[in-house]
Parts: sequence; structure tokens; C-alpha cells
Amino acid sequence: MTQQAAPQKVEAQRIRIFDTTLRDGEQSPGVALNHTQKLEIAHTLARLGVDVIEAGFPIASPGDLEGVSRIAREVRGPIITGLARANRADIEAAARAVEAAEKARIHTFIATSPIHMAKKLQLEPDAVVERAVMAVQLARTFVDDVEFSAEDATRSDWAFLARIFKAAVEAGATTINVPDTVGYTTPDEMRDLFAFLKAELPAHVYLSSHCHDDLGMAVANSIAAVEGGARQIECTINGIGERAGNASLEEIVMAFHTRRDHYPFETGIRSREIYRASRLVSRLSGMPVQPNKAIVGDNAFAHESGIHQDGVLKARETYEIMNAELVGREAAVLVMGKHSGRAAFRKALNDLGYEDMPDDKVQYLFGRFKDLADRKGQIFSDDLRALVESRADVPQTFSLEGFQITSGMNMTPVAFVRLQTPDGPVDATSHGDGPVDAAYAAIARITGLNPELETYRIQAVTKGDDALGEVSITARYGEKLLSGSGVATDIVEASARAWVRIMNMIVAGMGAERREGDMAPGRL
Ligand SMILES: CC(=O)SCCNC(=O)CCNC(=O)[C@H](O)C(C)(C)COP(=O)(O)OP(=O)(O)OC[C@H]1O[C@@H](n2cnc3c(N)ncnc32)[C@H](O)[C@@H]1OP(=O)(O)O
Ligand SMILES: CC(C)C(=O)C(=O)O
Repeated sequence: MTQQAAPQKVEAQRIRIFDTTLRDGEQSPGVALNHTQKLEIAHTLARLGVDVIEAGFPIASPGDLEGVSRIAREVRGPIITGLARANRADIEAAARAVEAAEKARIHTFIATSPIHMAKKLQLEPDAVVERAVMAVQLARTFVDDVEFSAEDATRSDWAFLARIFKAAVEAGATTINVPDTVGYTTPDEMRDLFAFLKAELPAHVYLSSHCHDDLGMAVANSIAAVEGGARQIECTINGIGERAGNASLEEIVMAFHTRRDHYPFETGIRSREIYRASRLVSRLSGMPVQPNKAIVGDNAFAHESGIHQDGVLKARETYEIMNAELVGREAAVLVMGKHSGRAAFRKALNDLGYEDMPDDKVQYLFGRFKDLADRKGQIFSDDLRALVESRADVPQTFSLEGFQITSGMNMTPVAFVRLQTPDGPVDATSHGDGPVDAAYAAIARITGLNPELETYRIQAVTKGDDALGEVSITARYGEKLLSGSGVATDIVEASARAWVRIMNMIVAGMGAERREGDMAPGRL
């Protein structure tokens, strides 16, 4: 039986995004998503604006079948598809899984390269064509929308590809997918292959690419496929997938967006949802995103070196080809470190409220900042505050004389604290959520000052059993932002010393007015 596909209009410049995070992405070693996680990702993909969600491989397990079914029942907007080998059981499982979808597709595939046909399938090419035709015809008895893929297409004979694809289209396939299954092809080859297939196949067929990243060319190959005639790209969030992964959705979409002058194509992706989707997939899949990953990596919109920071401060476009906000991220950050220069240092001080500082003071602090950066690597906002404030001597209105803490499991921590004050030693006892909180409450009782703790950071400043711990805190007191640190081998003591320093700063009227800068100095 031959079943011609219903005529469809292939849009000239609009590229369909077929997201396979939940199928090929889940084939990343170690990743196994449960139904609820898959559903959450699928809703996020729908909000992101993908055209097709490949929700799983229903024959793989009862869990996968149920996962695809739930997505088909509950997610509206994109086409929902499930993968099936070219056999009856797989196709029937896929059909069952997607039957409740608003727009259902079955995606069936068989390998076409000489090595896959001979060694893996152990089938003659004629038999492979027969299987493909049977699979597409069977799938068309369930749904109108059938995609056929020739696995390992890029290592297949082109004439044979044209033959099997024509047979699949005659059998009713509406989308023809050309996978670079082992990430072997090059952009030139991909462009030529698609141009060849476009000339061979009817105009109503959607041509699709599916690229793997074994040689780091998945995105370039996908874009080359589009130049050759593809109008659907298969890709995944964060580029996760089998082995080195798949073409990364965010990179493709932003390449089209940013280089519209060069690539006159558009997608339906709402780019501002990209970062959120990336974070979700990373969290649920347990696959961290490498910091230098394009678009979604931690460093993708961060500038660390002084020459770049100076350029960005003068005109962002000097070192930024897209705005972070465009992909749903915060504005680019200037990371303060040993490569930073004076321009970024001054900007960071200004953002922290230390404006109008004389040049000689900035110069002195800059030297100390470089020393600190050499020792510490990245410098955060509270490090800078401590650097500035450590210059000024804080009058010792209060000083820590002693303390005793009682704390343990299933009991409320209680702190006894003694401070030296202008009126002599004063004691107070208080409880809290933890030993530090209890000590802070006792100090507040003695001083009568109760600033709001904003950040609390602890780090070891020396090594070994008797390591010194440095507690750095920032606190808000009215409009003032104050920072202090304390060092001791006991972390409660270090915390109490930092807090007493804040009290002394309040009494001395110190602290900076906070201003919201458009560029955060360092990452808090
Ligand atoms: C390129 C890709 O990413 S393809 C998708 C890959 N994804 C997966 O494989 C994940 C899910 N897979 C699974 O859960 C299992 O492999 C199953 C359920 C699909 C099959 O499991 P099993 O029946 O135990 O078979 P097994 O995986 O060992 O071998 C695959 C069989 O499918 C055959 N096969 C492979 N591709 C196809 C195809 N497209 N059409 C028909 N048969 C195929 C193989 O030749 C082999 O057949 P054989 O057992 O007669 O030699
Ligand atoms: C089944 C196809 C689309 C695939 O995942 C591949 O060849 O990589």
C-alpha cells in the first residue's frame, strides 16, 4: 500500500526546532529521568517554543512508554513524538504512547550505511528498504505525521539514501531526517548532501538534520544542513546526548539570531527562556554545564581581564556580541581577579558605593587588590569592601572578652557573651537558630544594635587541624552596608569577632551607601 503524504508547505526561512533532550539527551551515560522530571522538562520546552518534542523511545521500557504518554496527554503546543525501530512492536508502542497528543508524530528509523546494514542489522540493502517502507506504512495507519530517519546517513551511499528516502516518502513519510549518527561529517559535506537530497525529493517533504558532536562540529553541521535545504534541526538543551552529545539548541538558535545578517533564518524559540531551560535540564539530568559553554556556561557573559573590562565599560559591543538578557540571564558580569585593571577596579568600587575616592587612594587599594587576587583568585564584593574598610581604623567601642556556647542535636543553642564596653564588661545570654545566631543575638543585647545580616562566608585561611577560619560578613544597618571579618581557629569566635567589628563600625558611623550598579562586580 502506498500512502502519499498530505501536501504540506515547507516554509522558506522558518526552521523547525525538534528537541530530543528527552530521548537522545537522555541517552547520555548516567542520565535517567523519571516521569515527573520528564514532564517538567517537556512543559519548559513547550514554553521555550520548540516545534517538536521527542519525548522518549516507548519500546525501551514501560517507564519510557508511560513518560511519553504523560507528555502526550499533558503538554500542549509542540508536536509530540516517540522513537521506534522499523518493526511492528516498536511502532505500536510509539503509537500507543503518542495517541493522546494534540499533534502526534511517530519517528521511525533504520540504518543505511554499509557497515550498519552488514554488521549490525545483517540485512541486504533491499531488505532495509523493505523494512523502512513497511515501518512508515504501519506508522501512517496510526498518525498522519511520520518522520523517517536513515541512521548513520552521513556514512551511507548517497544514491542509496535517495532511493530509501524516496521509498519512505512514497510510503507516507512527511519528514526525512538525515542523522550524522557518529559525528563524522563536515559542514561542506552536510551542505552538499542536503542540496543533493533537496533536488531528489518532493518539495513538500521537510528535510531534517540530526548531528552529533564527536568532532565538535554538530552545531556547524546543523547550520550547514540548513544552508543546503534542511528546515528542521534536531538538537538538545545544553547539547547533551549519546557520547559527545548532540547539536546544542541554544547555540543554533543564538547563531541564527546573532548572525541574522549571514543566516536569513528564524526559529520559534523564545530566547529569553533559554537559560531557565538550561538550568532545569542540568539540574534534573545531573549533568553540569561546563563553565565555558557558549550561551549557558557560567563564563559565557563574564569578563575577567582588564583590557576586556575596560573595553566593555567604554562600549559593551567591544567584547559582547549578544546581550545576556536576550537568553534570560543577568547582565554580563565583570569578574574581579588578578587580570583585572584599574578601570574595572574603580567601577567595582563605585558600584559598592565608594565613589569619588581620590586617585592616590584607589592606586594604593589597587596594589593591595592585586596582592590579594594573587593569593585568592577570584575577588568578591565583600572582599573589596573589606579591602577598603580595613584601611580605616575602626574605633574599638566594643571588644570581645569571652563567650560560652551550649549547642547540640535536638536542643536550642544558647550563647553567653561578655563584651568590654565603655561602661566596663557587660554579659548577656541569648538563644538562636544555631550557635552563631545565638552569639549574634547576645551581642545585639549588649550593644543595643541589631543590624540585618546579609551575607556570611567562611573560609580556611591556613591548612591543618588548627586551621584559622576567616568569617566575612556583610550587614545592612538602615541604608548603610557594612562588612567585617574575623579570624580565629574557632568559627564561632571568628563569627563573633566579625559581628563585633560591624557594631564598632555602626557606632563610628562607617559603611557605604549601597547603589544598584548595572554590572555586578564579581559573583555573589
Ligand atoms: C542512533 C540512535 O540513537 S538509535 C536509538 C538508540 N537508543 C536506544 O537504544 C535506547 C533504547 N534501547 C533499548 O532499550 C533496547 O536496545 C531495545 C528495547 C530498543 C532493544 O532491546 P533488545 O531487544 O534487547 O535488543 P538489543 O538492544 O540487544 O539489540 C538491538 C536489536 O535491534 C535491531 N535494530 C537496531 N536498529 C534497528 C532498526 N532501526 N530497526 C529494526 N531493528 C533494529 C538490532 O539489529 C538488534 O537486533 P537483533 O537482536 O536481532 O540482533
Ligand atoms: C535515530 C536517529 C535519529 C539518531 O538518534 C541518530 O542516528 O543519532
